[in-house]
Amino acid sequence: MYVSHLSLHDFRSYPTVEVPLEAGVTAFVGRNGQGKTNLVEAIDYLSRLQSHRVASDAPLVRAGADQAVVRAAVVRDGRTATLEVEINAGRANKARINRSPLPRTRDLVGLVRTVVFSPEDLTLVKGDPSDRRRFLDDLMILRAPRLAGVRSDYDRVLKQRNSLLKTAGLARGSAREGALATLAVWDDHLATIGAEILAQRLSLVEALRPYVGKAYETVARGASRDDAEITYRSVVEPVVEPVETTTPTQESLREAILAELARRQKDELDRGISLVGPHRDDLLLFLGHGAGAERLPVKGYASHGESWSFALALRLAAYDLLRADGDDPILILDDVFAELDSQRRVQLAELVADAEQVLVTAAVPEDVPEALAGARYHVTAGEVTRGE
Ligand SMILES: Nc1ncnc2c1ncn2[C@@H]1O[C@H](COP(=O)(O)OP(=O)(O)OP(=O)(O)O)[C@@H](O)[C@H]1O
Repeated sequence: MYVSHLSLHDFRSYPTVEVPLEAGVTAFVGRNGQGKTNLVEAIDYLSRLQSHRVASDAPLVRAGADQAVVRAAVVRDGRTATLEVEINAGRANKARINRSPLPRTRDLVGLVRTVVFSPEDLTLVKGDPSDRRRFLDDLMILRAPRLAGVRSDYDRVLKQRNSLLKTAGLARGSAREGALATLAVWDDHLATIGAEILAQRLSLVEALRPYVGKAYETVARGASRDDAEITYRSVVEPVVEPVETTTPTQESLREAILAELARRQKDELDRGISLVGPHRDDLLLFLGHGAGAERLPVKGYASHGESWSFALALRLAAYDLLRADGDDPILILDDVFAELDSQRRVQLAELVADAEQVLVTAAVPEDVPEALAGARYHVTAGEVTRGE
């Protein structure tokens, strides 16, 4: 798939801009702060209804405006559809396809599929577990968009359950008994929805694993495909190793969550938060040197270069997996080449050069590797002009 036209209104720094695009490579070049990332962020937003830079929508609306509109013509198998999202400050967003409103905004998720590489990717390796959980969930939702609803149901259950835990923790006597009875209902919701997320994440990690090894071998100098390893760590099972065991069923995961909730109930009531469920899990990253070698956790042990290679490998693996599903995602390389040494630049560029659409941002033309020659736009103070 590729975007053949992008229109923005009051999105980030742009009052209005129209950018015709084509399949293949397009580079947006311009000095810092001119609006390059804002363009690619808009396309990524259409894909996930989330920015790769900020958690909330507010900064996406141009300062002083109360609504931003992102519209893109998307070509898939020769057919074009116009996807549009209206981002409303302080009100619900709205989505349209070919100008017809969608009943739910989140029905837009996954119709455009993007994989973004950006300097923030180092947080995949060095950041909190929540960064890695988001990586898994975003990918899971791109592959099965109905899971966007499951994840938002889970967030809602978690919020309600946390507030109930706070009340129950302070209540005494019959009030406490009543709160505990209600808590049992929320335990059930959490376990049912949590087990679905957990099962999906486990099978995603299993699907991703071979691609991570292969991608790491490609981006890290002298590495082999056995060097990089990913493992899902769940709070309901010490370490789930799908390679060695059969993947647990959703029902057995539900029971495991319920059992762990019962075991940790006192802690949860004391602390007033939910301590069990996929919101407490992590994707563990390990590196070794060759098959059979001892593997060490990347966090805390890997060098800066190895950490970067791992982060790139995770993104590349996501791209390869989506591609294997049958439709090339749009690749966005936001300011990454300046961060990489010359060999990694060339390797990454060669790996992605044949993608159906690659959008690159760079401060100077020299940062765009030769393998990524293609259309070029200059971005200066919000003006986007076609260059040579
Ligand atoms: N909501 C907003 N309203 C108005 N301006 C904004 C808004 N959000 C961001 N900007 C402006 O957009 C500019 C940043 O644009 P962008 O991140 O696209 O830069 P860039 O060209 O990618 O730069 P760099 O090379 O430094 O990454 C900044 O000047 C910032 O002040």
